[in-house]
Amino acid sequence: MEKYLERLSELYPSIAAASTEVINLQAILNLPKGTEHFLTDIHGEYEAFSHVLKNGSGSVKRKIDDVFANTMSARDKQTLATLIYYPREKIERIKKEEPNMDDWYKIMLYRLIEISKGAASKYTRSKVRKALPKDFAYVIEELITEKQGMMDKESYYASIISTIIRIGRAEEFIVALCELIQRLTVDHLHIVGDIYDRGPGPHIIMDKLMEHHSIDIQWGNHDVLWMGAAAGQKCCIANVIRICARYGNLDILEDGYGINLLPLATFSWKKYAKDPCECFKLKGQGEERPQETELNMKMHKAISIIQFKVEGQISQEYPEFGFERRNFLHLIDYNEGEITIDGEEYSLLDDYFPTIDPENPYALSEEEEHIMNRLVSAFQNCEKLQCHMRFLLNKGSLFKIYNSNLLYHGCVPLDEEGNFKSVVVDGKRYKGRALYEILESYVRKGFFAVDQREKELGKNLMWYIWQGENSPLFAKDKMATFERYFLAEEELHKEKKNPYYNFLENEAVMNKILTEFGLSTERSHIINGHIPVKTKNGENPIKCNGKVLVIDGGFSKAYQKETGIAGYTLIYNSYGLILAAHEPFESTEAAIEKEKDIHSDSVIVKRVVSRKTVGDTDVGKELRERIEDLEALLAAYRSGTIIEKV
Ligand SMILES: O=P(O)(O)OC[C@H]1O[C@](O)(COP(=O)(O)O)[C@@H](O)[C@@H]1O
Ligand SMILES: [Mn+2]
Repeated sequence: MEKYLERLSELYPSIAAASTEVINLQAILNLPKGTEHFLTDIHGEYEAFSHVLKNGSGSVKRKIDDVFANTMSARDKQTLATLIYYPREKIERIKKEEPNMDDWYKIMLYRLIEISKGAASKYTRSKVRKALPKDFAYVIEELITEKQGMMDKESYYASIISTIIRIGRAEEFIVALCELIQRLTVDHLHIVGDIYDRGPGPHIIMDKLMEHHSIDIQWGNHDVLWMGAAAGQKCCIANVIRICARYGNLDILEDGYGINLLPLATFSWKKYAKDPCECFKLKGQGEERPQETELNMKMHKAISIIQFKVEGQISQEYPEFGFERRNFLHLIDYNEGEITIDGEEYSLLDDYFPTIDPENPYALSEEEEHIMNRLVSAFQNCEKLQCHMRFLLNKGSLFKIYNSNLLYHGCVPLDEEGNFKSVVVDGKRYKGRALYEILESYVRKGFFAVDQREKELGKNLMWYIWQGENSPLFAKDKMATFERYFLAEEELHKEKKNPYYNFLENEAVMNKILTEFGLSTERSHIINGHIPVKTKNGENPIKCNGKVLVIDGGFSKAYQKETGIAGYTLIYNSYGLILAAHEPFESTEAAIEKEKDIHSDSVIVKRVVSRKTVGDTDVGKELRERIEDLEALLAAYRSGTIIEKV
């Protein structure tokens, strides 16, 4: 301890310095807790994502209401909100209609300063200072801090504002204030999984997330799929490409990441030349560009067949994954176009397999092998993809405990009785928290292990996490990809959810999970995504009296007709937990031009009795420890065990 205090005394070399720090930290403990924002299942929908991020799921609007209450019309509040979300775009449009821009600038600057004051009041000066844009830091600080006892405050502010307008900096200043407000309304962002797949812009979302000031990510099954692909795991690569092809999003790979798909394109164009590939239609797209769509469908089929082959091969290497029962190619009667599953015969919807050798159905043809090898090296050597994956590894994990809440994407695997289900990983059984921890350690090993066996297992476990029966992220008994492409029988398409989902209303089971993760059964919540909440069928995301929140973001357009809404997001501010249900997002264009915000109904899940402070959070706990250390240092100075350094 004395050694530690000696070290500390280098930072706080005197009684005065240590005391000041204690007082400062104590003050921070009493500030209101910062706002946390939870988003899940974004699935590549970058426009809707970016809008929800800008409006903080209604937090910006709440700020405007708090500050202006009844003194401003609803219309003006909406314009102000739109300006805060899209400052540059909004100003450009206003300029076309507004005859007196200087006047407009003045009004907006006053309004924005008021909102900034409100937003900054929750934070310490030093934190606000760190968030200020470099160019305007000094002036903004002057304008948003109350000057006690100053004479003629109004004319002081007025002169600053008119100078800003006179020297032509109003626009930039407005943009800076709007960004500051956005930055201050949400203190911390949680992404509860599934950034990737289905939508057109996961790479754009990743770029945005990398700029965020404070973020954590709980990996979703789709994110781990991409991580496995980036690590060079073949089944993951084939799945990633298949899903991009299925949604008409191959340009994510080609333009977004610069991965060359030409070998796959020419191969499929040639191999499936006359095949209409009817079973490989694209999801959720019109046929605007027939030729491109035709090529896309052929690539979709070609990569699907490659996927079933490589999955068949690797499933045999790892029988403990339980994937062998998911292999179908050896069950096909290639002459009759039929397949026998569990003693039943079914006819295939598509029986044209020019690349499959019935004697050896899981072997890749020479060309397929060549394509796959090139893809492996393209994924592994793509700098941008590796950089995005590195970010996922650094900011992400399989689960997270934050301010006493438990966050994960899918489930904690349970058996039919509600007990933790154990899973064999590398010869040993794991369940509950230990299962999460071992799987996460192997994801990291898949990237960083030096031991080749461990590294290989790590990569292959990412494929397991994607679709394994007891994967906490997948949480279903099987992924019926083959059946859904090739068989008409709906009952074969069914994927059964893990029993976890039957226990969401069972307090004893949910408490058991919280206890397993070392959390209080009274104060904590479980927050998970992954399963779309079918609001239109009367389903409710609030489970177990508010202890569990299933907030699949529902950003994915393809799923909105099933759920009836565009999903949920969650806000946890100093007053409690607020769940926002969003209607579909039209477009960024409409958001700016028609000032159309996503309409969101907010439900208060939990209102705290007294406003929560930083002292009630994880950061508060750290600060109290710091205070204790500093007080020990003060005692040491006073008793002479440590001598002041000044
Ligand atoms: O909607 P699609 O593209 O057919 O994908 C369906 C597949 O996606 C999954 O639902 C997994 O994705 P989610 O994690 O988004 O649920 C599989 O269970 C299913 O087979
Ligand atoms: Mn998911």
